[in-house]
Amino acid sequence: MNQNALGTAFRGSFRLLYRIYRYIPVLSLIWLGVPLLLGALVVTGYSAQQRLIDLFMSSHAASAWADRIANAWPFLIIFTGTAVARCLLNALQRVLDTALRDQVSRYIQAEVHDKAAAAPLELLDQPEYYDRLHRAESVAGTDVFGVLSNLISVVRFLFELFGCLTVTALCSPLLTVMLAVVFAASFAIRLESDLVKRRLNRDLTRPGREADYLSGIMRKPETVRDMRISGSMSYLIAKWGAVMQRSLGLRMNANRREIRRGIFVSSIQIAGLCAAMAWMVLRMRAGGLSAGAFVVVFQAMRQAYGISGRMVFPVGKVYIQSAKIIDLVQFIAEIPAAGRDTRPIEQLPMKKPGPYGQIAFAKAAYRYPGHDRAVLQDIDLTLKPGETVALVGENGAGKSTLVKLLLGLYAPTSGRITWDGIDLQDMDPRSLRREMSAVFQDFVRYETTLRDNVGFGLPEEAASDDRLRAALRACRAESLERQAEGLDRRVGRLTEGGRELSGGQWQRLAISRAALRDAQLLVLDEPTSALDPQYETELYRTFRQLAAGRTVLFVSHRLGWARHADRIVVLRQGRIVEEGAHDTLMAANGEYASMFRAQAAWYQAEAAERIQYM
Ligand SMILES: Nc1ncnc2c1ncn2[C@@H]1O[C@H](COP(=O)(O)OP(=O)(O)OP(=O)(O)O)[C@@H](O)[C@H]1O
Repeated sequence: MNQNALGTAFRGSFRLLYRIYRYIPVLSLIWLGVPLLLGALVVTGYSAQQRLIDLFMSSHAASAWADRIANAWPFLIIFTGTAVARCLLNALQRVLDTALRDQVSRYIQAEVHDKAAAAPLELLDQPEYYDRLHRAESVAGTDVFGVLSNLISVVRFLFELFGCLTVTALCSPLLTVMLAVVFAASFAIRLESDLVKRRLNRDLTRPGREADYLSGIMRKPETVRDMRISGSMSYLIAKWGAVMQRSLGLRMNANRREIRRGIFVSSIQIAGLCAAMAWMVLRMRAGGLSAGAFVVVFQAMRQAYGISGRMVFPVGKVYIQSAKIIDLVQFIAEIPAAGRDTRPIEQLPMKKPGPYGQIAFAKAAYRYPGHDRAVLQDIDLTLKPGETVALVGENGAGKSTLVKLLLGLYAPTSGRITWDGIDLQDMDPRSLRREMSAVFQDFVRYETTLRDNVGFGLPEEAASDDRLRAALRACRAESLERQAEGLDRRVGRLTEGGRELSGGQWQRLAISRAALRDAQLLVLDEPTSALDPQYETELYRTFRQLAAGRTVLFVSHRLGWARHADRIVVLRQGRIVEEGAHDTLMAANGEYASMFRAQAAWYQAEAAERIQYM
């Protein structure tokens, strides 16, 4: 067994417990306190029992019975009280488990979402980060409470064991050492056996599936017919039999191994008990041990042996789930450092975007983390207030990356981007966000209501229905609203009664969302990819309205859109290679002109083809 992994798993689980303590301190303290009390009650119960036995077994005259009963009352009360308290605490533990199960899961999931929201966008773009997020979310959503319950069981068993060891120590330290050694050996052997069996079960999942598959197809009429013709049914049965035989053989081996180990564990435990009894009898004969002590030590030893068996399950579970716990704990612990601004409050960026709204890239460059090559280099670009700029270029030229820099989602690796002369990095991100509005090619479809789909564009304010409707109208999406449900109409198939929308309809909603914000800067990254040509023309008009009085940067492969922009910027391999109005660039006969002609020729050829077939 890998002890490092077990240690890491327990450390991870305790870190998780500490987080839970911070969320719900009182409940979690009670949850942790119950096992401790149960452990303490072991000592109290055995002590009272010992006193009672000694009281009634003492060799005083029979006339003293009345005195004995009078003296026994306090111990009887303690003994009974302990038993009742144990029952109540066990019940309380079950109630707390139920009460905490959902809360813990909710808190941990919220923390994972919180961390994911705070993570820099560069991280979210990396597949391995996304895998980590996915794993952390799945543990947080399903396994986390199971892991913690197992951990609590381990803690509880340890306290109980400690109680048993204390009882034996009160009688003889030598017996305690012997009990501890026998316990450790029994536990280690049983745990190893359990882990071997769990691993075998996991390894046998695949042969099990294969056997199920083979037996399944053997029952199908078409297989029977096919096999009769080819005469190969016996071959299929033999193949299924071989798979089953192999799994069975491995299971039998594991069972035999477990039984052998079980016999060995029982032998050392019985030997331990016999040695302890022999030693205690000798001491009783010498008058150094009372009958009560004999009985309770014997019982405490048997209880400790029982714990060595019962503790295997939760420890094995924590060990098996260790990788998941470590994933979750590391995700929660590491992401804030990367994603959150840990600077002291006085050093946090507080500046607000200026009202003029001139945005300038000065020698800005960007390289994705973990990559050698910069995808944007030497970008010098100024967006004047109210100007509409089209960003065009071949696939992979860096257009979307430039958009993300402009929106402050990525920070340039060198150079600066300023808003009215102030670096975007020095600005309060929330104030900056208020001045920016964007529609991306991979826009989000909120499968809830129309109200959410538009209203999420301005989450800071609860926009009025009139304003939401105006945004829908601006994007010609008002027909999506139905009289009966109005803006609360459900969209998407996830919600009951929801209607699935077409790609273009979802896109209109995404654009309405952007239209809701009264932002100085509007960024559109391929906003028309899912729209039909007729709606695209309509949208173009809408877009002109939306653009009025704002600075607009749009990315589009459709150069028909770009030609109407105040300025066109052509990117190639991360650099600006041309810049100017449509006519200027056409006259220059450079990259833009050749792209434009190629597209125009394509449309003309298509139109000619249509006419020919009409
Ligand atoms: N998350 C990422 N990690 C690493 N490299 C990336 C990442 N995203 C994009 N790139 C690379 O950066 C370069 C520019 O990509 P970008 O998406 O900005 O180009 P684009 O001009 O918008 O392309 P398209 O027209 O196809 O949308 C490409 O070479 C791309 O492979």
